[in-house]
Amino acid sequence: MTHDSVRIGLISISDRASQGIYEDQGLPALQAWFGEVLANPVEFVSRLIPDEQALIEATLIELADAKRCSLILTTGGTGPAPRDVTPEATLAVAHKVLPGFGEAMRAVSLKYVPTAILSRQVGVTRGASLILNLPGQPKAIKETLDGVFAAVPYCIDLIGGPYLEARADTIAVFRPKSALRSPA
Ligand SMILES: Nc1ncnc2c1ncn2[C@@H]1O[C@H](COP(=O)(O)OP(=O)(O)OP(=O)(O)O)[C@@H](O)[C@H]1O
Ligand SMILES: Nc1nc2c(c(=O)[nH]1)N[C@H]1C(S)=C(S)[C@@H](COP(=O)(O)O)O[C@H]1N2
Repeated sequence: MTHDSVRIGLISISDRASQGIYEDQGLPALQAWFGEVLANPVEFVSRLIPDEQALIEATLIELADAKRCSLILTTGGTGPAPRDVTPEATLAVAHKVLPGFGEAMRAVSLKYVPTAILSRQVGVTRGASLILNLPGQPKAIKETLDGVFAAVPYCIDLIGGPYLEARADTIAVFRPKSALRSPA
C-alpha cells in the first residue's frame, strides 16, 4: 500500500541552543521520533530560533501558510519563566484551539515528572496545519508524543491533510471506523 507524503514543521525554541551555547537536541529528537513511528514519507522543515514572540509567530505562519506543513511541533518555551512565550505566540496565530492536547500532554507528562504541571503547552489549528507545543527538555518529546499521537492522524484528516499512518509495533493510531481508508 502506498502512503501519502507529509510535510512536518519542527521548531526548536531556545535562547541558548540558538546562540550555540549548547547543542540543540530538540530537532534531532523530533526527527528521530517521527522517523521511528511514521509510515508515511516525510519531508521536515526545521527551524532553530530564540524565545522571541514575534519571531515564533512569524515562523509558525511561514511553516503553516507558505510551507504548508500539515503538522508543526514546537519544543521549548512553554514554562512560566519571563522569556517562555511559545504558548502566547501559538495562540496568537491560531484559528482554532484544541484544549484536549494541552490537557492530555500535561496529564501524560505528570506520570514522568511532577513539574509537568508547569508547562502551558497548547494544541491549535491554523488552516490545514495542526500545531502542538512540546516542552523543551529533549526527553519530553518522546514522552508527550507517545501519549497523544494516537489522535493526531484523525485530526489531520479533519483539517484536510494527508492520511497519516504509524509503522507496525509503534503507536496504535485511532480513527472512527467510518474514517478508515481500506487497504489498497
Ligand atoms: N533545544 C534544546 N536542546 C538541548 N537541551 C535543551 C533544549 N531546550 C531545553 N533544553 C534543556 O532543557 C532544560 C529546560 O528547558 P527550558 O526550555 O526551560 O530551557 P531554558 O533554560 O529556558 O533554555 P534557553 O535559555 O536556552 O531558552 C534546559 O536547561 C536544557 O538543559
Ligand atoms: N513529559 C515531560 N513534560 C515536561 C517535562 C519533562 O521533563 N517531561 N519538564 C517540565 C518542566 S521542568 C517544565 S519547566 C515545563 C516547561 O518547560 P519548557 O519551558 O522547556 O517548555 O515542562 C514540563 N513538562
